[in-house]
Amino acid sequence: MNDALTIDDLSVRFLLGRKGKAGVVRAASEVSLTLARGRMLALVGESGCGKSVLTSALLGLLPANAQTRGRAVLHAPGGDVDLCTATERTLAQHIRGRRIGLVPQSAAGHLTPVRTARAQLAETVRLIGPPGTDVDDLAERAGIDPAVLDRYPHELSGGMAQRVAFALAMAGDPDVILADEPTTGLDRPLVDRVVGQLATMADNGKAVLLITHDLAAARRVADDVAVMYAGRIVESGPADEVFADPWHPYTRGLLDALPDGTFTPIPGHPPELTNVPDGCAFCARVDHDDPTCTGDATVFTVGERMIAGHRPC
Ligand SMILES: Nc1ncnc2c1ncn2[C@@H]1O[C@H](COP(=O)(O)OP(=O)(O)OP(=O)(O)O)[C@@H](O)[C@H]1O
Ligand code: NI
Repeated sequence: MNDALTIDDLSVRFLLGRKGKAGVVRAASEVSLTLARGRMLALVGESGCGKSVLTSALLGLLPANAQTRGRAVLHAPGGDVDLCTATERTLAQHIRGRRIGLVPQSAAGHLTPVRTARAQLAETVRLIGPPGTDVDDLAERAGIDPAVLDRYPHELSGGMAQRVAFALAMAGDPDVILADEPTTGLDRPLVDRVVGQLATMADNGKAVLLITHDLAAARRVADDVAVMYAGRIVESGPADEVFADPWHPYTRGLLDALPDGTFTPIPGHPPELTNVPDGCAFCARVDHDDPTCTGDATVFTVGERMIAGHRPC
């Protein structure tokens, strides 16, 4: 089977105040996604829609006020593991770094300031690397110049720090790579290089999740795309099909906002996740009569494509 991770009806909410008396943040609602080996899935959506919460849920890194429902099953050689119910011990000893690698949002911030890139890579390899992993070889595969390895994090450019973060994520040779906004703060050529590197990982058989609000980057490299709005996946499918013929008005709005679209931003703001409107959260924002809107979160699937809340058109 080629599927590496199956997220099934996953919901995450945060209880505010004691037992949620001060409110409930619906950060992710009934999210279903599949990550397949050899493919890159881009998860796109505006800031605050719940993208990072998903990666935290998959890695067992949610804070104590979080409640999770649903399943996220990692198909590992030793058997399936539900990441939502796995113990911290299992996650720490078998999953994080070894089966699922994380490329963090701010690479430089993730590195220990007082140790060289080489020292940090060597330690990670010693802890989680498969036997025989060679630090120089790992660095080379991540595109790191050997001279750079002996530098301290503050001596690294943003692009180099990002490569070190890639090497760290690959040290345990995980099947699944989660990249959470790995291009934030990088300039265009570097963005291209980073997403290109993730695409290469997918080509080499990894299952890659690229979380980004850079729709243009997602369009260039992703095999599959999922569009998230107010905690829900509103549309997903093969990237070329979705981008060529978006069904959901939110996906169309995101594409129109691009410089090579009509460059018109979507008016208004996404709802606060403590107060997601009943019915279609997107139509509540743009306040128009869309005949395809079902007024709820009904899911339609057609072949490999999925749309929620609106009928396929
Ligand atoms: N510990 C927490 N307690 C309460 N609310 C939280 C907590 N962590 C995150 N949230 C809320 O969950 C929602 C989703 O946050 P998340 O970081 O996943 O968004 P995002 O889509 O990744 O945004 P960005 O693109 O800005 O990273 C936000 O409204 C955020 O305020
Ligand atoms: Ni609608």
